[in-house]
Formats: sequence, C-alpha cells, structure tokens
Amino acid sequence: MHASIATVCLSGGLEEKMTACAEAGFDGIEVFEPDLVASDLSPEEIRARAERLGLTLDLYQPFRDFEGVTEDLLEANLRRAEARFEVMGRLGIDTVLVCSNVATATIDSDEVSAAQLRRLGDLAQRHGVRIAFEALAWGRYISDYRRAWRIVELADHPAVGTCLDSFHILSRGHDPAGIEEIPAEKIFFVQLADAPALSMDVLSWSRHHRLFPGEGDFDLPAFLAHVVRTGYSGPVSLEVFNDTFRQTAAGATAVHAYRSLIALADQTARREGRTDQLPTVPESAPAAGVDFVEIKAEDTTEVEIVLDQLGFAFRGQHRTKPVRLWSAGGARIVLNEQYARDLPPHVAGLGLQYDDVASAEARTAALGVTRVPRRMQAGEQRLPAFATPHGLELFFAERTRAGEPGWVDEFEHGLRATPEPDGVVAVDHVNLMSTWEDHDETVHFYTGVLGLEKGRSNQVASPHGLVRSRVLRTADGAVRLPLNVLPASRTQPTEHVALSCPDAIAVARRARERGMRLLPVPGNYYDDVRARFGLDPAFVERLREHQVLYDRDQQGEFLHFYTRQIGRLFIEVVQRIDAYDGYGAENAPVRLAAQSRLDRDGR
Ligand SMILES: O=C(O)c1ccc(O)c(O)c1
Ligand SMILES: [Mg+2]
Repeated sequence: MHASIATVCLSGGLEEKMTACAEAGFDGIEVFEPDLVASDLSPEEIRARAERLGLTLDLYQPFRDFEGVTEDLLEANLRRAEARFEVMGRLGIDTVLVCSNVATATIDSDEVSAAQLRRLGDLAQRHGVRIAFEALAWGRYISDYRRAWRIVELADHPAVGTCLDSFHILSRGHDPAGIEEIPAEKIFFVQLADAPALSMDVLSWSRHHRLFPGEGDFDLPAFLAHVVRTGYSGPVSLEVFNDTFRQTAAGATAVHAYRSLIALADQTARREGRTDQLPTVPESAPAAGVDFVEIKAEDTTEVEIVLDQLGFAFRGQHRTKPVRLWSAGGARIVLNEQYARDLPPHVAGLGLQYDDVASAEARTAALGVTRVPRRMQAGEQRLPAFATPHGLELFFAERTRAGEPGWVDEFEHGLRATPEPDGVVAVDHVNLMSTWEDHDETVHFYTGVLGLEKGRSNQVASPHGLVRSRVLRTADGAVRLPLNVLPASRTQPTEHVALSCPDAIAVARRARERGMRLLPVPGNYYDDVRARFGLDPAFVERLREHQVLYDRDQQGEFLHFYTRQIGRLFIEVVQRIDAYDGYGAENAPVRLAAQSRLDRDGR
C-alpha cells in the first residue's frame, strides 16, 4: 500500500508539512494548492525537496468548478486548467483532482459533463497529466460517486478517471458496494476520512469535523475492502479537514495520522483476508485486566491517608526507588515520588495485564507508539512501557491468574494484605482526561492500537461547561477507561480511580470512622433520587448518612461515593449490583457541582 496524506491535514508551511509526513512514514503527499501558493519555494525546489525526503508527489488538488458549464465558461476553464498543468509539470505531479462543480454549473447532463471532461482529458494528455474526477457531497448536480463514475465511463478517455473519497460517499449514506463495479484502472485516486455521526450540512461537516480513520463513526474497513477488491493498487491517502489538527504541531499530527492509516489497513486486511494487498502489524488480544494504578506526587502522604481509610494495606517500599505499594484485594496502587518535584498527586501510569505481553508490546511498537525508558535494577521484572497521546504512561504486565504479580516482591517491609469484610476488591475503572487537542488521537490509541471498544460520546454538565466523555473498555468490562475532555477552563478536577467492592455503604462507614471526610452530597439530591427511583425512605436515609449516590439501569443497581480531592485526583468507591454496566453518569453533575463548591469555599 502506498500511504499518502493531503497537506491540508497539517498545520504549518509546506516545507514543515513535508518533513513531518516523511518522518512519520508516509510514502507520498497530495499537494493542496493553497499550500503551494503560500510557499516561497518554487515548484522545482518542492520537487527536489520531496525527492530528498523520499516522498512522492501523488496528487495536485483541487481544481474546482470545471464541468456542466456553458461553452464560454468551458473555454475559460480549460485555460485555467492548462496553467495548472504547467505548474504540475514543474512539480512532477501527474494526477490532478477535479472536484464536481459546486458554483458555476448550469447544465445537469451526464452527456455534457462527459464531453467536457473528455476535452479536459485531451488537454491533460498533452501535458502528461491525468484527471481524477471526484463527486463532492455538496456538488451542484454531481454529488454521488456513482454518477461521477458514470460520467467518467461516458467520457471514455484514458486520461480521465475517478477519485473516491470516503467522506463524500459515507456522509451521504451512499452504498460503497458500488465501488466494486468500477475497474481498478479507472480509479485514479482514493482518499480516506472518518467523521463523527452528526446531523448538519455536509459542507460544514466535511470542512471542520473530518477525523482520521478509526476516530469517527464511519465503517472505513468496509469501505477500504471494496476498494481493495477492485484490485486498486494506487495511493491510499488521508484527506482530513479538521480545525483541531490544523492547530496542533504538524509532526505529532502526522505520526497520529500514519498510525491511524496503518491500523485501518491492518484491520481491513485481517477482516477481509487481504493480508497480501494491505500491510499488517502484529495482532494482540486486548488487555485482560488492570494490574496497577500509579499515582505520582512530590509527597504521597495525603494519598496514603485516604488509602488507609479505605481499608488498603501498606505493602512496602520498593527496594531501590522512592516508590511504595498499597493494595486491597486485587486493587494495587503504586505511589511514586520519583521525578515528581512540585507535582500534586495525579494518575501518572496504568499497568495493564495481558495473557501475551510480547504480542501487545510488538503491536504497540509497530504502530509507532513512543516507548518510555525505565530505569531497571538487577532482579526487577521488566515491564514494557509506552507513552499515551494524553501523557499517561502505560505498562504491560503478564496476567496473574492466582496470587499476586511477581513485581510485588520488589517491595519490602510492608504488611500482609488482610482483606476487610466487604472491602475493596479491584480497580473498577480509571477515569482519564485528555485535552481537546489530543482527544481524538487518544481515543484512537485505546481502540485502534490497544483494541478497546469505543462507547458512545456523552456530554456531562459541570458548573464550568459541558464535559465531553466517552468510555473505552474491553467487552467483558475487565478494563474500563472513561475518557473525559478537559474543559477549556481547565479548573475541574482531573483523573479519578474507581475501586469496586461488594458493599459501598460498609466501606464508607469504616472510612468515616477512620476520619475520612467524603465529598458532601446535597440534601436535594436524596429527595430527587428517592422520587426518581421510588426508593424505600429508610434506604435513602442510609445513602444520605454515608453520602453514597445511587443509580439504576436495565440490568441492575449502582452505589458509589467519592473522596474529596487529593491534588489533581480523587477516588471513587463503587458497588455494582447484578449486571449494572454504567458509571452513574446521571450523578456526575451533582459531583462536579459539589467539587466546585469545595474548590471555591475551601475544605
Ligand atoms: O472541501 C473541499 O472543497 C474539498 C476539496 C477537495 C477534496 O478532495 C474534497 O474532498 C473536498
Ligand atoms: Mg476529497
């Protein structure tokens, strides 16, 4: 597969974009005309630069508003085209994207458009150029790829073919299966973009909300499979117009873009048995569970007080590092004071358990994820570590089916973990944060690289604005990572660790007896929850006494409570009854309001 990307996807000037694309691993680029016009390099210099970088210049784009016009206009359009063909000659680009007319077309006729494209084809041929005709989803008359193909077929010219763009096809709900009716040699170019399912006009949707493959709601593996089945072997290119990506550093966006394209090719190849035509990366089953959560701070005392109140046991000090381990049942929390000067407590790392660490490591590395160097001492277990796009460090550990993981032995002088009755048994979920800039890439990382499932996107009201949130999880719920977008104000608390137990009220009672002050829940909440669910008044009184919140879904019930904020994090204790599968999202606004009151009024 020849991996390509349109320069319009990236921020910065053309030179910077080209370097970023080459370094990320792309084979070629589509030169977006405004990028060329704004560059102070001559076409010859751009061509030479591409050669030095090992990039091919695959497409010149776009050429607009050509067909379906009156004869006068056509003459002018042909002159306009010829000037472009000359520039293309200097660049050494042999294919130009001509998109369907959105502005000046006045003739709605396949025959007329075909005849006009044929004339363009003749002109193009004299310049050694090929025309890739693309139906824009908002084209004046031609907005369906099947009609664009019909016109290309009718034009019947060796220099005229079609360009398939997943956005224009899938945004309109057109069936991509018709791609297979187009002979491969008439598909001159293929562009890929994903997008979230939105109900808005297609032009704005396309210009502002396109995403890289795997980040939105389109079925791109199915789309690419249709393309591959034709036998097409030309460039497969990303064309993503997105306001965020145009504001973030070109280098980072290009790496993220390349990863998304390779992950898509891999997924398509495996799903469709096309490993001969598309590149693959090593396969890995998703994580089997959470091994540990790492909390970092200059001083972890405050966290240790809370863990003690929640019934955790101190398991010891690491043999060689300022790192301490606490555990309750299968929930292990590693407190790290190394390289943490001036940092408040925050979730810095997450250990995931795998049945096959080597495959998970091989896949993650093959998809270009940055490794985190770890200082190792003799006799320590090696845990491969990677940096996620949102800054969290991930550690891959061998799954332990019975007993504790081997690395626990590196901690000394601690206590034996004696389970408390109905106490904390495991990490239920870890609520992570990303900024709006790295959110889409982060979602792709957990799903496209690590194979987690992507839940629906939700909005939660906080006093400082809406918080966008999406759950990333394994099918069995062993790993659950709700991911929130940090609101622009950035004043809200950040990550939290949720611990599961069979009796949240019992854990809350003991914690309070040990001096914990829980996050206060307003009286109005209990009046509301009682009315909403028709709960027994005595039960609601017990919830109120212990500041425990309540939720219910089709499958079961949910009890949960929150500690006050500790630095940048807080801890939640949850009790899932029967098969409750949510996260108490209904209660999130109440929590966010309570946290913001405490923040304002002090503790
Ligand atoms: O939004 C546009 O104008 C535009 C231009 C060129 C393309 O290939 C495309 O898909 C959209
Ligand atoms: Mg396009």
